Amino acid sequence: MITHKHLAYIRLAIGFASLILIAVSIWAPERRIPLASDERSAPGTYDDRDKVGGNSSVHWLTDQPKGFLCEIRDGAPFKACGITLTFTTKPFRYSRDDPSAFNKQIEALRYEDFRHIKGFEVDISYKGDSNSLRLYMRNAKERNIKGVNQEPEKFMSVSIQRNETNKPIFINLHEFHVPNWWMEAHAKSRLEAQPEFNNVFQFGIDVPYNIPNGTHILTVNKITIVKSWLPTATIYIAITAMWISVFLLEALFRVHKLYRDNRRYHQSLKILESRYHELQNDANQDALTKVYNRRGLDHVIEIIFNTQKGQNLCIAVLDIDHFKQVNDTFGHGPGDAILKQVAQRITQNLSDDIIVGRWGGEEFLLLSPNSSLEQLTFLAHKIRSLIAETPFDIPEKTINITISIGCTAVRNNETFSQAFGRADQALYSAKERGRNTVCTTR
Ligand SMILES: Nc1nc2c(ncn2[C@@H]2O[C@H](COP(=O)(O)OP(=O)(O)OP(=O)(O)O)[C@@H](O)[C@H]2O)c(=O)[nH]1
Repeated sequence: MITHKHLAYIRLAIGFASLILIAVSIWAPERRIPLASDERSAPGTYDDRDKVGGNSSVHWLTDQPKGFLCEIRDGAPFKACGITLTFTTKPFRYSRDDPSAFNKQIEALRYEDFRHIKGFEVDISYKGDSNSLRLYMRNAKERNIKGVNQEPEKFMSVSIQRNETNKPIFINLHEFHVPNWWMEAHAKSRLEAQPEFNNVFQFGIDVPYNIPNGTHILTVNKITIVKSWLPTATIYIAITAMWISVFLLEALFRVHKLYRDNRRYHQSLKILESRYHELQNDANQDALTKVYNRRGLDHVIEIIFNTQKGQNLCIAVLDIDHFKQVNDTFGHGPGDAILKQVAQRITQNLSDDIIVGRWGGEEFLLLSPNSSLEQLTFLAHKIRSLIAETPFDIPEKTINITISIGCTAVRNNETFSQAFGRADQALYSAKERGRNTVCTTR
């Protein structure tokens, strides 16, 4: 079971973990991966001879396609000379004797996602008259294994100055930009001027187009991709996810606690309610005979007389005969025992809908909301004989007890007092007739 203390520990642990992750994002060493780390990169050259009918030429310096020599000559409006590194899905075997191998061997392009890298460490040696060199990448709009893309590849370049050659320099990814000539050539709106690095399939180096005629010798000593061990975005997403989880856990914990407290509260409420009912029952129950006491009877009478208005409603008053004599002869204790047993014999013989209570002293009241006067009279006879025929137990002996009963039916719109008066009158008649008798009056 999670407690507040556990939550505090979890928060503390996540606080530490967040600090460690932030520290990692700031101070962790960078990862450096060579741009052409395996054979799945095809080196290629280009100049202005084929496409635009110029006279410039390019060729590799050695069998290792790292260094190349450009001869820029008049002939084409844009003099071009450079090399490309195209990412492929299959290993590429460079052959100096068969430069056309390039096109034959590239069956499918490989796309690199450079969005989360920091940039490139570039070390290029250069000899020539150009003040700058150009580095560029091509990014496909969509990955297409056949290498045919509907959308023009986005061209992104950065210029490095002559004094930045012959030594390693770092080029931040954000230094690459989409040049204006590409935007104009493809009639792109300004909304497409943002560089995209999700599907980079080619990296290239060349001399600028407006360069004067001459010889340029370039050697690519090293191009390294620089990236973090863990991308900063990932770290912050992880930290956010951890905190969201702990907040959710805490919310869950609080909801659960509320639910638990609420359940406990309801349980206590139920206990209180049942205790209240018990107390109420105690207040309405006669402590000796366990039937309704006068207070209880008053409540029931009020409810019945307010709802029923005398339809099929009958009442009977039962009174133990010569009870004073019982008390006087055997004492109050045995008297109480008899009162108790009389109440038991009465209740044992009643259906659930008949209400019985102790009206006072040795007198009981029956309220029958669902029977005719004949039915109640029949019942009264039964009770009378049950009491008269079986002696009652008191300490060390048994005695015979009788009761007298007066019955009546409640008339329409009659008050209880009026009906009771008649039943009492009937009881009086029963006593008059010698007791152990049932008298009925309408
Ligand atoms: N033991 C005991 N006696 C009670 C209790 N309540 C009333 N009594 C007694 O019941 C007796 C009632 O006597 P009376 O009203 O004279 O009537 P009775 O002697 O039964 O005579 P009839 O009703 O005319 O037959 C009195 O002696 C009361 O003290 C009680 O709770 N316990």
